[in-house]
Amino acid sequence: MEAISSTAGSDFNLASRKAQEAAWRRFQATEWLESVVGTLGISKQPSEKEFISCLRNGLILCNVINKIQPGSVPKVVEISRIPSQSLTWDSQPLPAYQFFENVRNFLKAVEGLRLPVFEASVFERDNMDAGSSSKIVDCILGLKEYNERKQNKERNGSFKNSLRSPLVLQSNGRNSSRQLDMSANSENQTPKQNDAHKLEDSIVKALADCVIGAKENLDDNLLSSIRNGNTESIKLLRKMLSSTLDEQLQYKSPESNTVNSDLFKEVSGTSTNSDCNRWKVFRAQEKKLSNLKALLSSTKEEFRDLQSQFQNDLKQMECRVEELSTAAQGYHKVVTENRNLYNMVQDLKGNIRVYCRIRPAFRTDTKNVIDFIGEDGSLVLLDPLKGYKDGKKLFQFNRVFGPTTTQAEVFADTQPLIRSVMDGYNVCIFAYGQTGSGKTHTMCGPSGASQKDLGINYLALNDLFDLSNTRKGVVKYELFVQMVEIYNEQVRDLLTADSASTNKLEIRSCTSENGLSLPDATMLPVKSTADVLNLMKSGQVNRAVSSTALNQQSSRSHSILTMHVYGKDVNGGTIRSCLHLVDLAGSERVDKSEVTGEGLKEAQYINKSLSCLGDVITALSQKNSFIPYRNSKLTLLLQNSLGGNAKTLMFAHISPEGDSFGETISTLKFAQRASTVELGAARLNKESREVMELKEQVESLKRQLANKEAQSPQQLNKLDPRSPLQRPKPVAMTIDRTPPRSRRLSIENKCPPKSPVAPPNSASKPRTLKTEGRLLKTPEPQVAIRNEIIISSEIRTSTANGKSSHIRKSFRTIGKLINGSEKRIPQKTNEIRSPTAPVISKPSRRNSLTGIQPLEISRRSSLEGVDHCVIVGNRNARTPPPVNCSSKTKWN
Ligand SMILES: Nc1ncnc2c1ncn2[C@@H]1O[C@H](COP(=O)(O)OP(=O)(O)OP(=O)(O)O)[C@@H](O)[C@H]1O
Repeated sequence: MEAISSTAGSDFNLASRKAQEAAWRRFQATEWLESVVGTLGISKQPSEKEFISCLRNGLILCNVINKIQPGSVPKVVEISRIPSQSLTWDSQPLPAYQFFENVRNFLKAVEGLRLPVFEASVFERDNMDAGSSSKIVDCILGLKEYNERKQNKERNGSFKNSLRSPLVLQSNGRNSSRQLDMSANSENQTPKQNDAHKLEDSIVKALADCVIGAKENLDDNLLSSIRNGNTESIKLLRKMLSSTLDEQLQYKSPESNTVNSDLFKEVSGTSTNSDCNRWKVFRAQEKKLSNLKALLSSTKEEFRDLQSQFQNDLKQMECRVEELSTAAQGYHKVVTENRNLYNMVQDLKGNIRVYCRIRPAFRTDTKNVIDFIGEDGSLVLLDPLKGYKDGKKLFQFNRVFGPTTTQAEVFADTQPLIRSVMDGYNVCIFAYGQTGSGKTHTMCGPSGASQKDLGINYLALNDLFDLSNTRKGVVKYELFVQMVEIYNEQVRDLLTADSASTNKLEIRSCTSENGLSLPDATMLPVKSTADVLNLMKSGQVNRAVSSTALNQQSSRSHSILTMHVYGKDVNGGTIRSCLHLVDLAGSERVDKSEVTGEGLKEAQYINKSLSCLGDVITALSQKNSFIPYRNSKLTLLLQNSLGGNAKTLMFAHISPEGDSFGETISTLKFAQRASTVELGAARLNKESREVMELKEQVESLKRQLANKEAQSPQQLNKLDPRSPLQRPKPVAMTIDRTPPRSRRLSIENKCPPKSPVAPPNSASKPRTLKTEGRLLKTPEPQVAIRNEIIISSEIRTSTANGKSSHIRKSFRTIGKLINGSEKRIPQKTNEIRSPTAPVISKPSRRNSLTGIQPLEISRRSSLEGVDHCVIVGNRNARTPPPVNCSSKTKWN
């Protein structure tokens, strides 16, 4: 609003100044006309209307021009003689034809003098509007100038042809204007200055008249005192005028500014050379300014175009970015899905997961061989002896941890795997790599570690405790720890104070009562992280460590920390699993490690066992039928983890230094090979309450049968037609006497028993407890249960003596229980087999996730022609412990 009002104000000022200027020029023209033809009968400062009306008949104009240039209008149309006084502006106009002739003749004459002319139509009343008199005034002032020049010429004999603006002319003509006695200091001034001042004063007075006439808002007293020739008032007005002119300079065009400035200078009489220069500079600047304004407006225009173009571009870009972000989101989604699917496939195939960890470089004198570490598990090494182009080697793992990765970050990636121990999976994590590459750092942490640098061993066990506490209400867990080392091909217990000579453990390749490969190793219960920490510390103290040229604290043995987990849920189900945390001794080149004597022997053992590990990995990756587990204690102990049903993770450790490049490459190749080993889906070692009960019943039945046999051999002899020599010999832990004939006893009594009479040659065939499988609905998708058991003739015999009815009843109950579970759990159709299908004796990893054992007959069970059979589960089956089996440690 303010801007608008200020613009309106300045416009108003401008119009007012223009009006003043026009009035001023009319005044000059009137004054001059009067000086030539005498009084016109109008006021000294006539209004526009008054001025035009006065000149409309053309008579004055013709007389004026005839006076200046006699004979210019030879025939002037005279009007009836009217006293000049009565020739007023508002007198009735003459008929048009009367004055038209005069005006036309006047204009012709003016044209002849090459002076500015005007249109005759301006005298028509209808056309009279603001500013219409300006051209007439110009013409009259032109005549005035012409006259002055003519007079000058006549006086000086020279005549300047140059025409100047009427406004300039008028100022020049001030010397010849009538004299007004208004100067106060005329005595001290030159006649020229006096003239100028007089003129000035007269102008000011005229202006004052003009302002009064125009009823400008000026003090009446001031104006009347000016009219009366008061010098002070004149000065005051002059000041006002000059400031007004200054103001005008800011608004007017350069042309009008020039006029005003000239006028002002001439009026003020202060024009000097410096003023002129300044004025020139000012004009130049003004010109520049106007150019700049034009430039600005064109630039604004361009800018507006660019802006709109930019906005269009921006919109298009927005659309494109949106499209791209949608595509990117889709891409990321697909990548994540792919990764998940890949992991799922890996899990299903049971591939050994391989993480690579690069330790920080400790030496600066060798080149760093790590070229690139990808988020997706890719790793590029650069051979320090080859160029950038040929020396690149790419490896792909499940994950690569760079030198700056912390222990916590490494653990975070391992945690889900470790946690699955508490769900019943066996897990094995082992650290492999060249000596000094950081295996012990990853597994145990640095010696004297602060809490944040603790290794996976500690973090894992700590996490298991946390988990067991969280699940307290649902599952009751018990945790036990074993810690052993393999030193120079001997397994030593690290949690015992026994001397080195007595401290030798035997590995049971066929897992013992509690599924322990090392049943003789000390197994201690742990209830808190502090317990674990103490045990680990004492274990570390007992571990064989010595200093080599490559590592000050080099592990000279493979250490295996095993956490056994036993859980019982509220429904009576059980979980049995174990977590192996293996810190292998580092492979080393003896020339580099500079070991001798005992150290050299240690290094040879280490390298040999690692080479055996390599052989096993190679055989597994090539899916060979024979896997050389027995070639070393290490592979024998890790058999189940490497080729069994555990979830296995390997940390391949490498050093970034260039001088270890050879070892680094061989470690990575080994790790790459390990990652191709498919173990099959890991198996859940979880048993439901029903299965537990079944197992218990089977156990008690077996015991009853055994007792029965022991109590009444005579009875059996009576019933058995064979001679004692023909009778089968007893078999340990199972049924030690086989009756002459076997009978197939269906648990559900669906199948009628076979002929009670045994075939004549039955005595020579294995016929003790014989199981024949038919896969029924499984309690879990991958579980196959044989629900038919052919009970040996001993049972039939027992039935015969009337005491086996209880046993039969029990078997029936077992059948019902199994069927009961069948109803709850969906059936896996592809595992349903014909009832007559033969028993598949090869244990399948997918047979049972719940740990339900398919009962099988070992082909090896019939030895020395003795009829006996051993109930064999699959590899990880929880077979009932032998009656006479003793062990140092027992599950509670
Ligand atoms: N990621 C790491 N960050 C910091 N220091 C590390 C890292 N990895 C290893 N180190 C340091 O490097 C040195 C050698 O590591 P470490 O003893 O764990 O190697 P190693 O592979 O177990 O050797 P060896 O097979 O001879 O026992 C130690 O001083 C260890 O603290």
